[in-house]
Amino acid sequence: MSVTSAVAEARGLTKVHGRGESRVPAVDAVDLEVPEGQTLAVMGPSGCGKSTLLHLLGGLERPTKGEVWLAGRRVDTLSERALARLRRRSVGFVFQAFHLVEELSAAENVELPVLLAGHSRREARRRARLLLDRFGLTARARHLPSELSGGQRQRVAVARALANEPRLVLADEPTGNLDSAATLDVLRVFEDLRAAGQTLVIVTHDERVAATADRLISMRDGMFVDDTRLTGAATGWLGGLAGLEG
Ligand SMILES: Nc1ncnc2c1ncn2[C@@H]1O[C@H](COP(=O)(O)OP(=O)(O)OP(=O)(O)O)[C@@H](O)[C@H]1O
Repeated sequence: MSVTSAVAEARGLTKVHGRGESRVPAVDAVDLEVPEGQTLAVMGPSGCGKSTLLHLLGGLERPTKGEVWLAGRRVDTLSERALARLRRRSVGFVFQAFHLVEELSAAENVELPVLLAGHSRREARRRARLLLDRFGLTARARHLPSELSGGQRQRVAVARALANEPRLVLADEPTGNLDSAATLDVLRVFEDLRAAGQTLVIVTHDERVAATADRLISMRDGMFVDDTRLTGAATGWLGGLAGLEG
């Protein structure tokens, strides 16, 4: 059992990439608790270990040392099969480069994880319809990713990440490939998630994105060098959005 009721938890989490001469300590003995409903932004210079941290929390990579807990279950000791199952049901991933299936329509991209989790086609369609509607994409449901703008693609990717109602959403530079207008669209989506109490960890280089979170962790050389609670409307989602509109 997990020590706390945090949605995501890490204890002494360490990841070393490579061996010998090419050994790179990417994440260095970090402790973290992400409580239910928290929006956490992680910032830091390129190569400081942000993406590795996200991959470890979501069970995409295994730690060299330390523990990862997700929704009360220890993740790092699970078999590949059990881990894949847990990822599918409990974690939603959003990537900078969208990673949509190019041959499938927007709706089919959202339906896919629902089908893979063993639900009926009817249920998959129902969820896709609701999520695309929630993010203003109903008119784009039959479009292929190549027929969508960057902001629309990322909104489809967020809808897909939510399709199995995950306890945790992990976003790696979700606005990194977007211009200001599209960034604003995607931030509105994250505002919606936050208002709905979705637990969320966002890695970002964009201070405007980070300013919209409840909490900001700064990383350097694989370690946390600052952990700040952001408070008040000025640093909340509306403050972040106002900054974007100029
Ligand atoms: N598969 C890998 N094999 C070897 N080294 C790796 C691997 N993945 C990451 N690294 C190294 O680990 C360190 C942390 O990488 P990571 O991608 O986590 O950093 P980051 O903070 O997300 O960087 P960026 O902001 O540029 O995306 C870097 O030095 C990187 O080169």
